Amino acid sequence: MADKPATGAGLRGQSAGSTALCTVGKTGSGLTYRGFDIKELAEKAKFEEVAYLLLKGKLPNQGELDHYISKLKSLRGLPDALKTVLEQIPKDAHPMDVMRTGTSMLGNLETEENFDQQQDVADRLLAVLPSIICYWYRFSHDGVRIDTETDDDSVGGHFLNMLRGEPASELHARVMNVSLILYAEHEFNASTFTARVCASTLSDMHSCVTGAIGSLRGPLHGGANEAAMAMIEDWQSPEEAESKIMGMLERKDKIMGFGHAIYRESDPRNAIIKHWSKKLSDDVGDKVLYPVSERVEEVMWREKKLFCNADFFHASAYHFMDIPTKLFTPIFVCSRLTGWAAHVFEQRANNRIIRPSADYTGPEKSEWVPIEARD
Ligand SMILES: CC(=O)SCCNC(=O)CCNC(=O)[C@H](O)C(C)(C)COP(=O)(O)OP(=O)(O)OC[C@H]1O[C@@H](n2cnc3c(N)ncnc32)[C@H](O)[C@@H]1OP(=O)(O)O
Ligand SMILES: O=C([O-])CC(=O)C(=O)O
Repeated sequence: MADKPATGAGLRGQSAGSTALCTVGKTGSGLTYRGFDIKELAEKAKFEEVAYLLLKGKLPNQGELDHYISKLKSLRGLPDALKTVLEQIPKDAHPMDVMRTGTSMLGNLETEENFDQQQDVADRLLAVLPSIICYWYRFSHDGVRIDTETDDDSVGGHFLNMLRGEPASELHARVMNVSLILYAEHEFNASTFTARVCASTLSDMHSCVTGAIGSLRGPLHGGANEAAMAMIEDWQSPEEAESKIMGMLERKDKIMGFGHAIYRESDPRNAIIKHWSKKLSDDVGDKVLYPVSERVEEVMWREKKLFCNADFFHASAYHFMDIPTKLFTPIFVCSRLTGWAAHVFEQRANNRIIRPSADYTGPEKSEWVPIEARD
């Protein structure tokens, strides 16, 4: 895989614009947000600090961070009309569809009238997306109408509190914080590019984010964390995992949570989330899922030189925190909103409508045949 040349398919290897937000794989495996290494951010930062960095262009000082956290906390409430819509969505709906509908509905209720409002609209979405998914989940699954205005300072703690009805442990809040930082931004990935294309038409923020959610939903992108969990959850031992993976490779199946469009040798987010998955595995006394995951990682590298991307060990980490699998990708949304919105700001600040060309492969000239004469 390391030697695979970039080809034009999927626009691979082609620059589609510039950004000051993020570098991906610039030194082979690195990831930086506005010049800060992901390892340092994951170790030292709060997710809200990273959100501030991405959305406002610099790290906040203590006063600015305190103010920002208070602002986000004050924006967690759901309008009644949005609650009504969420209550109509069936229990078996895909939560990413709920996120998409919730964002779209909010765009009807709190429309971005002009771009001067963009920072406030982004902050509102950052604050309210966890409320949207947890309100729907708890209503449709448990029949309760939760209060989405919890007192948790962190987005991650707030999410877990709404989901479980009690504050998260320190370990779980810490892992959520790290996870949200890891997922926050990733240059011109498919969902961010969707948001930028939409922004380039001078559309509103809710439309950009709604489109981006649709792109993130697919299993080749954000949906891979759920797909990885679905793959590994029934395997009872590393030996079983190895034989199942070998069979899948034989059949040329895609192994979810492996490979990357840009990184060639490793995804720097993997070592970080893997470390936390191990801690959670020890915390719950797991003897199966983590060893299974590690064996899959070993076999994929040995057989195909394919490495885990950010999604693979997120599956076990979220599972150890008892988060339902179908909520994995919505958590990604709650984080990536920061990257999407920051890219929308950037696109708007220096805009030209994104409209590439295509290589035509159809017939040169078609003859019109009246409808009665057609086969
Ligand atoms: C947060 C994120 O969105 S990270 C990505 C999450 N997505 C996944 O985990 C889904 C599984 N992975 C994949 O489908 C791919 O690796 C993608 C979509 C991430 C990248 O796709 P591409 O850029 O086309 O991959 P790339 O060009 O490196 O593929 C090289 C070869 O490895 C194969 N390959 C790549 N990933 C995988 C995989 N996960 N399982 C099996 N084979 C794979 C490709 O089929 C290709 O084979 P070929 O040369 O015979 O056609
Ligand atoms: O960059 C990509 O293509 C996918 C990815 O890892 C991300 O969006 O986090």
